[in-house]
Amino acid sequence: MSYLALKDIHKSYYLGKEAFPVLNGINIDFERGEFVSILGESGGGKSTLMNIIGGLDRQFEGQVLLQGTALDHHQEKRMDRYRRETIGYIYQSYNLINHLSVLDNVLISLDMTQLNRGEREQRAKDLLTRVGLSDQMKKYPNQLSGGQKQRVAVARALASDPQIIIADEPTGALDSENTAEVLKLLDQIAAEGRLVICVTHSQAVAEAGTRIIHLADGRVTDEERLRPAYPVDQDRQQIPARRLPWLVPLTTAFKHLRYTWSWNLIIIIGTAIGLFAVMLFNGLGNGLKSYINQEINDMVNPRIVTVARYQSRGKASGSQGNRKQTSSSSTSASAAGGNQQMQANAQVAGQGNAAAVTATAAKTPSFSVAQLKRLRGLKHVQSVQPIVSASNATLSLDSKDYQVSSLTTWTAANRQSTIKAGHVAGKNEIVVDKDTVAKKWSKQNWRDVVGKTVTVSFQTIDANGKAVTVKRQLTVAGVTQGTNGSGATAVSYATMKAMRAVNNLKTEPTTVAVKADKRQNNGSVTKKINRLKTNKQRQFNAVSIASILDTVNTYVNLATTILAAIAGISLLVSALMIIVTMFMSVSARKKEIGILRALGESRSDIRRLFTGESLIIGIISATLATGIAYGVGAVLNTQLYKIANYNLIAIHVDNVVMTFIIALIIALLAAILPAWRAARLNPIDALAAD
Ligand SMILES: Nc1ncnc2c1ncn2[C@@H]1O[C@H](COP(=O)(O)OP(=O)(O)OP(=O)(O)O)[C@@H](O)[C@H]1O
Repeated sequence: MSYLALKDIHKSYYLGKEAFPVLNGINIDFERGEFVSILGESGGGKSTLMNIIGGLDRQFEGQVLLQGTALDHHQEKRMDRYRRETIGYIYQSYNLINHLSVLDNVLISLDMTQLNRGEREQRAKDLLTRVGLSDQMKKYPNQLSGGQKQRVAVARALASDPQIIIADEPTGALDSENTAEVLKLLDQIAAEGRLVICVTHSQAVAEAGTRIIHLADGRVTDEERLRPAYPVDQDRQQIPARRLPWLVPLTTAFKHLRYTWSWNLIIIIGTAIGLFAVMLFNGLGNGLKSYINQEINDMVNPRIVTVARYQSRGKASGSQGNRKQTSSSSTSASAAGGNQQMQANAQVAGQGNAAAVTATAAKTPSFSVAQLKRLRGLKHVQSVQPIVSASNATLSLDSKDYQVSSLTTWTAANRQSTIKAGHVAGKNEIVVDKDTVAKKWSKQNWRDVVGKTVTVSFQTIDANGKAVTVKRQLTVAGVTQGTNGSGATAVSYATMKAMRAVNNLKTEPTTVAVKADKRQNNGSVTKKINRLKTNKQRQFNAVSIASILDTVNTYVNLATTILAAIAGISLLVSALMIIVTMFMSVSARKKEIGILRALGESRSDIRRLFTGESLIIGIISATLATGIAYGVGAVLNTQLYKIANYNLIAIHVDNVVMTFIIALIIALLAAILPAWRAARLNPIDALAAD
């Protein structure tokens, strides 16, 4: 049983339906240790026969038997393995991969062996040294002479330790000196116990072999044995082969990108611009959201739910909110305004600030002790603080009067952060607004107002509807200022109660600040309060700034998403650019695809090569986009900070992650068609490409 046997091989090429027979029943037996020259005229079908032996051509009749077993050329994966394990190719036109160094050209074949990384590199270097190229390993193929190129091809063919070397006109492009050297190498390879099949139309070259087979008209016409075959060491262990690890095509793809970086850079920049725009808009959305949230949260505590008594429509004009009293009107404790929580809530809730007349205000229903207790008893309620306010209070300080639109009681709704000097008002103390009081008192030394004694007075009406002036001396405990400018002028609830008690005025709150235990429970507390009923009558009207904030956030999110989506359209262009690049890459690299298939790479390896290249473009683009976005964001922030006092571009890690995901999806989608086309290429056609 011969090592390799060709049995009755027939092959025709077809032009339309017309058949052009090339091989007409070839029968040859080959043994290892032989250097067989197949001699024939140009066009005689020698390359066709080599492609059949090499497992690249499946359209033929007859059988190829390896150690007595017929190869099934239709089992693609088996044939890939056969080429990987058994065949080494040497071509007339060298067929080296131009974007890989000499060393990498040899390593590409070694990657399909089970040697470890160090062993693979060592073997590649040993083989290159053996063919006399120890000092050329870092060069690229186009930096070599023809003879040197062919010696690289010989080293590559030997790399995976194949038993059969197919040399198709290996000396066709070489001068006599290089021809002699290559033939010597082939003879040495046969002497190692391998089978060398060398195709040539030169009698001189053919005579270098141990046997010559003459081919004419698609038939074997003659056979000459020149020398005996070399002895074969049957115990010699072949280097075991393996499928190409998935990382290798990625590395090769990266090397190709690096080799053609100037062209790919344009694609990368184009893609990065689209990704950058999406990222920047998302960052702007984040910045705007947190800016709005901060602004509102600075003004009001988001855990506070402001509650007034519920009045059906048509009754008193709003059971809550800041009622601006006319200056002449006396005020009542029921005018629940003045503090910022109430202002903000009333404004956002669209309740308006009805200029209520005293009489109306006086009728505003107040909270009973039982009602306050009911609110306190609700789940997730941490505290319930009544609010009492008076409109148009006068503060006399150092014989000068200062008008404040509202004197209110300090609750958890008021932000500690609004106190710019001093502290929260305790017993018989007051905090005053910076702009309307402290700064008017002293523009420069407004902080010194803390500790001063101030006479506070305001008008209200008693239970009989009689006007009463409430007046008391208090000590200034602190100065307040909100983010929107005005701060609260406020006393503690106990102080307010004591002030009113002097005039025998009852203190009944018309508004209360309910504090939820957690920010996220704010919504449910608000709902619960609004659902409370007595005798089927709704009791309270609760408004939460948190739920309003949530709505604002939803709108900002929506706007940002739309902007990002518009920017995202440019990504379609990027995707098209990558598709075009990949198709061009496939066209330009047809020969490489053929070489890799001949070396034993499978269709999926080829697919991975091009998908990998596209993914690398995506990753580099996303990295570049991230860099640009952070850079441009930083520059824009320095400008925007001057306007809003806030960094309005806030690119978060999840935006970066999302950008990378988008880039990878685009790259993957863009790679599908070109990679599929590359994988479907017929290896013989691919090898024949220019
Ligand atoms: N894909 C193809 N389609 C049609 N005809 C083909 C194709 N490939 C080769 N042929 C023809 O088949 C014949 C044999 O070609 P082949 O390349 O096998 O010859 P060869 O002996 O290797 O020639 P050379 O020594 O010039 O390389 C030629 O006439 C060629 O024109």
